[in-house]
Amino acid sequence: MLPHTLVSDERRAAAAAAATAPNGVPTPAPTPRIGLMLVGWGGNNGSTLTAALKAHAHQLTWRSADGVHTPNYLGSLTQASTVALGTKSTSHNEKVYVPMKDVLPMLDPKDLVIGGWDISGAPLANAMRRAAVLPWDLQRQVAEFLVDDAATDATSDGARAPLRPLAGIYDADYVALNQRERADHVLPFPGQPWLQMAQIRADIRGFKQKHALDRVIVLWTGNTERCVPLMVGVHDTPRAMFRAMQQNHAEIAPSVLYATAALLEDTPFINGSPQNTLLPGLQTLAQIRGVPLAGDDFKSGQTKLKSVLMDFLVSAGLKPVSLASYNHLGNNDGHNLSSTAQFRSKEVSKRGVVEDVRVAARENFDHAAGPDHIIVIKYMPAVGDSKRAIDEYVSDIFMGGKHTLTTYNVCEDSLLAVPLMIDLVVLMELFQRVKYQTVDADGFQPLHPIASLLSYMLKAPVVPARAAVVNALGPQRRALENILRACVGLQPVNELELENKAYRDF
Ligand SMILES: NC(=O)c1ccc[n+]([C@@H]2O[C@H](COP(=O)([O-])OP(=O)(O)OC[C@H]3O[C@@H](n4cnc5c(N)ncnc54)[C@H](O)[C@@H]3O)[C@@H](O)[C@H]2O)c1
Ligand SMILES: O=P([O-])([O-])O[C@@H]1[C@@H](O)[C@H](O)[C@@H](O)[C@H](O)[C@@H]1O
Repeated sequence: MLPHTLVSDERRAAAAAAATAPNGVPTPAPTPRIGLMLVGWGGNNGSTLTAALKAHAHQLTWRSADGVHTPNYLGSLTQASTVALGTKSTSHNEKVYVPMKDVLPMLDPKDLVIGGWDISGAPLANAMRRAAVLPWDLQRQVAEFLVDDAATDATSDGARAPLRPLAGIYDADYVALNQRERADHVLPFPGQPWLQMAQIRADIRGFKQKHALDRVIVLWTGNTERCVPLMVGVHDTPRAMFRAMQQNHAEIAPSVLYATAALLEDTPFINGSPQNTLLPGLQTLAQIRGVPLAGDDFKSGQTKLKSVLMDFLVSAGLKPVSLASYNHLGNNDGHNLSSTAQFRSKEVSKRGVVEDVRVAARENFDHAAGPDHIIVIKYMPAVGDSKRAIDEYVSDIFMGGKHTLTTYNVCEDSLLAVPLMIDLVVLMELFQRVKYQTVDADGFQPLHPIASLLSYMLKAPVVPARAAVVNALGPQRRALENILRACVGLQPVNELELENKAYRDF
């Protein structure tokens, strides 16, 4: 691996500005205005994200039974976790930690301009109430801020127009039939994907212009679609995809149309759901255009814990022989997943999370088998967004013994997913600005458009063709930390600390 230097655009611009600043003090570059367009904006995740960022922006406080609360970013790597930079020169060698968001210039989430699409026309305040995720005292206060600050068309009483999604692309063949009554706000041209994709492109341009944005990121938090069977001549190249769209081919999913529109508008696309949106043709298009993609499926709760526990068991030399993962939930996502085809998409991404440790322990597992692994998801309206996950891990241990580990994990689905959505957007925006140079190259170049650095937030990371998939949470986080450290000229974390292990006079 050739040594290379990683310099963020910000540092290079700051260095250039410092070199030319008259008094030596560089004038800070203007903060870019970044937009976030959510597909599925009116869903539990989309409405909760929007309301939470409004609560931050307006410094709202609210009461629950346990007292007064203020907004926080708990669960977000960038906003609520730290990075170890090194050790102090004190005799105790105390480590120095800084907030991850302070290692490099990163987007402040509350500055995001949020918009997007939904096949449900509910205004965001109604969608937030429908989601029933946030406490009522906060919902009551934030509702007045869920208005369109840039709208020119005030309502009849002069109030600002409510935030409302743009019409979405609805295809009953891709989501559960139980979503049909929700689809009251859909684009025309049903069955004409090329025209629908063109409209999404126009929506992105319009959103960017309306809010005077420098850049936009599109994030799919829509319902889980059925996966498509990959077809040569349809999904394998950009030209094949475009031809299939122009010929109204049935195996072009709505999510693929949003993703294609985003890439053609030079806008990164992130897939927060498990369906195989990031087709080979789409990945090729991303590389041709140099526009980043990331996916699939937010890793928020049950699977996140599994990606830790499997790494622990296998790296401890134990041999997991069975994993039973069950959960029930009562939100609309669960309702959609109660349909077989949509469940299958989710099952694939939840099952695949053990692949890296299975390969790592190949000599312990039979090549074919690996641990028995079952995934069960049930819809139970009564629990709403508060998913209940029950897991059992059975492993072979020393001298024919068995070890059984059982977890009961109440995952507040949206309150765990939204911080990850924030990280996906903040880091996608940052990595768009990071460039690197190898010793033999004559200039800096961008990172690979398939943004596998965002794997920590995703159950089924999509990675560049020659790269191996990493699912284990620890290595995923270290990769993130190390790229941030490299951008500020620090060596990768390797836990060696030879200086504390080599013999010397203390
Ligand atoms: N912890 C989590 O919440 C979590 C974790 C991993 C993945 N996910 C995935 O994130 C997605 C959203 O989760 P949620 O709980 O917010 O679900 P949700 O059902 O509350 O929201 C999905 C929204 O997408 C809209 N929609 C569906 N198809 C659309 C289309 N083609 N265009 C525009 N809008 C469309 C729906 O009307 C709905 O408002 C789901 O696919 C879910 O599987 C969620
Ligand atoms: O991330 P995680 O908790 O393993 O997975 C979750 C599933 O267990 C849940 O059934 C589904 O509704 C959520 O969208 C999420 O995908």
